Amino acid sequence: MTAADEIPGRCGREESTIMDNGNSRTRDSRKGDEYHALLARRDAMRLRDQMLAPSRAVEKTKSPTYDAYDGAADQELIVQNLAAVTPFSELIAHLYDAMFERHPYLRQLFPESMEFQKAHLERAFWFLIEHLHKPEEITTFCTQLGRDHRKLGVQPVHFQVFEVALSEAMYRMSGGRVDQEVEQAWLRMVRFAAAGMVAGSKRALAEPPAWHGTVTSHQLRRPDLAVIRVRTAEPYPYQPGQYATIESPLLPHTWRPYTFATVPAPDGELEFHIRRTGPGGVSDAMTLHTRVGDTLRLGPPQGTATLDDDQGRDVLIVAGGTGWATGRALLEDLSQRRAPGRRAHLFLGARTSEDLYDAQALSRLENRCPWLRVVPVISDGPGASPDGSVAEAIARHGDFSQHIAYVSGPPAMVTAAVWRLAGLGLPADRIRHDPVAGMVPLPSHAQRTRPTGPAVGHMAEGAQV
Ligand SMILES: NC(=O)C1=CN([C@@H]2O[C@H](COP(=O)(O)OP(=O)(O)OC[C@H]3O[C@@H](n4cnc5c(N)ncnc54)[C@H](O)[C@@H]3O)[C@@H](O)[C@H]2O)C=CC1
Repeated sequence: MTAADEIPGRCGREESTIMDNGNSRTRDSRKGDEYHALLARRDAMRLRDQMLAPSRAVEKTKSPTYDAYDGAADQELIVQNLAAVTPFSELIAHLYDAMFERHPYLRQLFPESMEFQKAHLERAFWFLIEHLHKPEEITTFCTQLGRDHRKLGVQPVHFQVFEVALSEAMYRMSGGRVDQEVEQAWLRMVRFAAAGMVAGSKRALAEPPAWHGTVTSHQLRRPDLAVIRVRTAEPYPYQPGQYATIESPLLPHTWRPYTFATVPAPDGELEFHIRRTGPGGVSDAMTLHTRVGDTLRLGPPQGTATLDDDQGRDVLIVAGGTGWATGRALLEDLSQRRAPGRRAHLFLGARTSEDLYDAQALSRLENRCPWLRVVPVISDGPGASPDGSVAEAIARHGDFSQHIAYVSGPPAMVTAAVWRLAGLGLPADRIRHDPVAGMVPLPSHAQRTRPTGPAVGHMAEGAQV
């Protein structure tokens, strides 16, 4: 339920004609008929499920509304009865099995490998359960998710398919031992999330579900790292610090997040920095198998780690590897909106000096911005920094306790830097960072990550191969 890819159906017409670089994946009309038949049967389906499995009947109530939903009560029920439905990996495997058994044609609408989807759904379940007593947070997250899911053609009927499959999965996993009350609590939770997604989808009707883009420039700056520029057919508004999910035609239905590496440009071009994380994934397709003229699709902009509420403070940017994309966009933005006297520090981590792949843009920024101090931190090989790691370098180079910090890069570097900054006196609500799955939150747990919600984002790149 979290990242775009794991909601039950992606049956949008636009996705039914994706071309696969020479491998036409046009779907036959029979599959389209099946889809429309599914839409037409949406109400009948629920009735049928109740008739076929009366003991596990899906409660026929309206989706809970924000005010009416007693999430805390459902949270208690769910938490007290986790044993029968955990590990979630098993529950989720049953869920997709049940879904594809009932609706085999849905399988082809998902990426070949389901691992990524399953991992995201697991994180989403935990996120929902952990935040059920704060429904407003779930609503915020799901509203954005619903906006994003428009690119997949998700329709309300798909949430019902998902619900039925969840119900079936709980039954299979527990051997029918899940208490009816507990099952209903789960379904209410999922329905509440779905209501937020439907609202988010409706709210976004004025924008396209996805933007079509053409690659205008593709530079391999390292053997495994490309800087790619894309022009969208329709204007693509975003804020520096945000990111977009991208789908390559080489891997239909597989979307991965990449940060915009510049401020919005007058010519409307977008720039992304992508390092190949392994064979066969989106990063592989984008770095080694994408050429100028190729088309891509982009989801709507996401993320809240922008300069919008930076409180006018001095800025500390900590970036590692292609996390530099985030740092660069934020610094460019700062240079455009900077108030006199305001200063910025950049700690830029790279494994080797050759891995400082965007040196020209960096020196342009340095020349233009006398208020910017740059500390490159090379970790390996000749020229390695005496500071050792990025986190150590921060500790040695001054007092940043009054700054606002933005941290972006490999999960381990982000974790080390965030904890080091907290140790140096920077309060959690002034440390913005990429979400890191499994990272122990700072004490106040008030830091803003992007996106709001479970840890989905660039960290996931490593799992895409
Ligand atoms: N492409 C994009 O738009 C964005 C990517 N990211 C994330 O940034 C990361 C960049 O990865 P690469 O370029 O391959 O970085 P990399 O492996 O080249 O490392 C960059 C820096 O991080 C440090 N580092 C790496 N592993 C570390 C560890 N275990 N502990 C402490 N420090 C460590 C390195 O010493 C170096 O200073 C990826 O995880 C990606 O998901 C984040 C934001 C935007």
